[in-house]
Amino acid sequence: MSPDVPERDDTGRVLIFDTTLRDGEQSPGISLNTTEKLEIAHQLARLGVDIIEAGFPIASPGDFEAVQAIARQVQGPVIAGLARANPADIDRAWEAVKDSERPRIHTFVSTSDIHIEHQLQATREDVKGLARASVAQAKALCDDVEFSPMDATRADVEFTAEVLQIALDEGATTINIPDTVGYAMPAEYAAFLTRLYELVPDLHKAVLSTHCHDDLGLAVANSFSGVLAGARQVEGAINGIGERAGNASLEEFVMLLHTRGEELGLHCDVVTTEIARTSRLVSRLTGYVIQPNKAVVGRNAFAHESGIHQDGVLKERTTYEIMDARTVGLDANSLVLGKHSGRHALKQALEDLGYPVDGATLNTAFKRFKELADKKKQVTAMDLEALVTDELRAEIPGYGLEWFEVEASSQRPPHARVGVSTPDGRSIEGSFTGDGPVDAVFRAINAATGIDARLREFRVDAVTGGQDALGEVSVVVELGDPDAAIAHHTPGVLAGERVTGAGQAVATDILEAGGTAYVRALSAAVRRAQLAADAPQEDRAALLSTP
Ligand SMILES: CC(=O)SCCNC(=O)CCNC(=O)[C@H](O)C(C)(C)COP(=O)(O)OP(=O)(O)OC[C@H]1O[C@@H](n2cnc3c(N)ncnc32)[C@H](O)[C@@H]1OP(=O)(O)O
Ligand SMILES: CC(C)C(=O)C(=O)O
Repeated sequence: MSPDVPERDDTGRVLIFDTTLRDGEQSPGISLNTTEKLEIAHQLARLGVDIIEAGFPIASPGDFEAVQAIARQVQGPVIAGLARANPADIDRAWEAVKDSERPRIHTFVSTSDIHIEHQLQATREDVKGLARASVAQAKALCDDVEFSPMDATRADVEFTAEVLQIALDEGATTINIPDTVGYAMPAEYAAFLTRLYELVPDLHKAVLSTHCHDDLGLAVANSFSGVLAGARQVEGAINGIGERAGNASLEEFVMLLHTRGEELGLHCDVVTTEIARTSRLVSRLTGYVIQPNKAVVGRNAFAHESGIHQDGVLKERTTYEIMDARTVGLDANSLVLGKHSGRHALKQALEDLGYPVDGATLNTAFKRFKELADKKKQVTAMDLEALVTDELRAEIPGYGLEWFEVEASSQRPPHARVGVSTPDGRSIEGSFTGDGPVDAVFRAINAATGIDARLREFRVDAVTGGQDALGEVSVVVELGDPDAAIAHHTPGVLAGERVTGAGQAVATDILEAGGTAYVRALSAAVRRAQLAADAPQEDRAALLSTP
């Protein structure tokens, strides 16, 4: 560094520049209207990004209107508008952002020979002139000017340095080094920045920025490498959207800083607990679905399926987690039951459903669970309730079907009477008519128990063939009432909440199998409601809902 250049104070703070609404919107198939862009921009402000690149105002009247609306309405972050190195673009960008409390003009021109020769059909001298004129024009309008030498990583570093010196001389306050086509490798990108610092000491007066594309899956790695080389602004987009393979994923970069930055003296001011909400909003409004295994915000980012991992996480979360799901605004991690799960996770899942199991019972349940998991991709709470063995049910208080009678006739609706054992050991009776004999049995059970359960699913499968075929009935019931009219029948379920339960039973008589499955489902739902009643408010939803 030359002696007359004051070294910038380096607190290790990395500015987060969000380009979801500009480069992100350049993803094929994404077109956001002003209302949608405003909604995202407000959420980005809540997320605490430092700069929002709101659009490319010359691109269309709609883009101009959106950038202007964001500049006028979104407070907190700097609002930037992009402009090519020409007077019309810069004027239009200024017109759009000038009402912001903190406007920025971001102008760019390529320094790679490929671009200069083929796209701009110009010379290196022309590019120097464009850089000089555009930064000077922008600076006359706005204090905060960012300059980007497009396709820098494929450009001659000495020539790029010359152009940057011009931009700095004209007053650029941020110099951004785009890896426009995602070509660089991390060490190479860092070396490029280091070399620019050597060639252009004045760079220390400005903020150096990264803008990396993900064509080779290296966007976040390159951005981080750039920060290690001295960059203090990182550009990226939520969910990594953007031109072609996209930009550096902002949430990944932010969580990289959050998780590993401290040991390097690096941090940013993003409110990490807003990450999940921002990601969902961008996904919903752009229509770009997030892949399940996407780092930080994918459905599986904090889910564990394999037994060894689940066992570890149950004993101590940090055995297999470097981040806490709650830090990014998600619920705590989830243990997904599947064919790779083990006894520890199954035991925990059954306990969560109100079935404490151990020893031989756990082993029996585990055997049935593995058989089921071989057939199903994911075993849900419903499946678990259904596979709880008869032996186990005998040990856990619940309703039981003691007897039933059904009068069926073609002259009048079928009528059923049932005898039901209660969880506290009493015998109760009820009777009712129904649309069919199975429906009559179910309604008679409701009458006996005083619980107004609603049937949500009913399925009959033949287990064996022939005349004495065993029928397997699966039932799902729902309790609770959004109108609160019958909420008092389901202690633990508040107005507006619902709770479901599943049951299964096998018998040669479908009515018997149906009635038994129904009281089992009822018992499961009541048990869940009781668990919810004792649970802290934040855990209620998970206990009541059925995956
Ligand atoms: C790497 C990036 O992400 S850069 C940003 C890319 N984003 C976009 O392009 C989205 C918005 N773009 C648009 O809506 C249109 O391209 C517009 C309105 C900007 C321009 O449209 P048109 O005038 O019809 O030009 P078109 O897009 O076909 O071609 C681009 C022109 O800009 C020129 N150009 C490209 N980059 C620059 C630059 N940084 N500075 C000056 N001129 C440039 C090209 O050489 C070409 O000029 P030419 O018409 O003299 O050959
Ligand atoms: C305009 C610049 C920063 C850009 O988007 C790129 O080079 O990818």
